[in-house]
Amino acid sequence: MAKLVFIRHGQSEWNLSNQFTGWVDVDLSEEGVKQAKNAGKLLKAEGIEFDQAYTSVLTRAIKTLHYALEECGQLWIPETKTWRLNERHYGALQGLNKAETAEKYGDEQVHIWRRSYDTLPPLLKETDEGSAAKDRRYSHLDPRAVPGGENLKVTLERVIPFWEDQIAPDLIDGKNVIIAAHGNSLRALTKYIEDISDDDIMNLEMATGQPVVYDLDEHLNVKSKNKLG
Ligand SMILES: O=C(O)[C@@H](CO)OP(=O)(O)O
Repeated sequence: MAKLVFIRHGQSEWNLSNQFTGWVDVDLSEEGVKQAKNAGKLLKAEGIEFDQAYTSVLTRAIKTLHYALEECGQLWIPETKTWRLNERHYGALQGLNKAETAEKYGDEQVHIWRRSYDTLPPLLKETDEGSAAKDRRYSHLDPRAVPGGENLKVTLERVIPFWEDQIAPDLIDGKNVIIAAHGNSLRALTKYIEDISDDDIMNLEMATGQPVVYDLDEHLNVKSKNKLG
């Protein structure tokens, strides 16, 4: 039986200022650093020995992983970073204040943009300022694979190949895995491993910096789920 831990990054500067973030590479806030360190303390108390870490190519998740692993004395474990664990791309909403956007377009529209499974946000064009197409960390990708905006469905469709190719084989080998990622990339993974419906996933939220510990059997069925702290 393998253990799988999800941690959404600690509070970011844009979580604090209530801005749509997506692929914008904002840092952790002071509170976010505290949350990440606290996650490490909670994991240490659980006594989990990790074999492999996975994270995105965004600073807030990478730093959360490192603060947490340092607190539990496991900063040395192998880690892999992938764009496939990035936050969902929020398109042209990135950078906008969520409350101001709700005043302009209405609460319902903003709720649909944030939580509907298959509604896309307004898209960014490749030539728009802030497009990820110009960012060196995505230069190895086919330009058509660099999104201009994603819903949860599209996010799931790019997270799951990585799960199947890399993470699932580790777990089947009995390795304990920690994934430090983002609210929506982790909601996508949660939907997949817990087989949550398209409607019910709208109500699932991930708290910043809170480790979620799964025990999985050899077929990767969930045997238990425990939110720490
Ligand atoms: O702005 C974002 O990128 C995400 C996570 O902070 O927000 P939401 O919870 O609205 O999907």
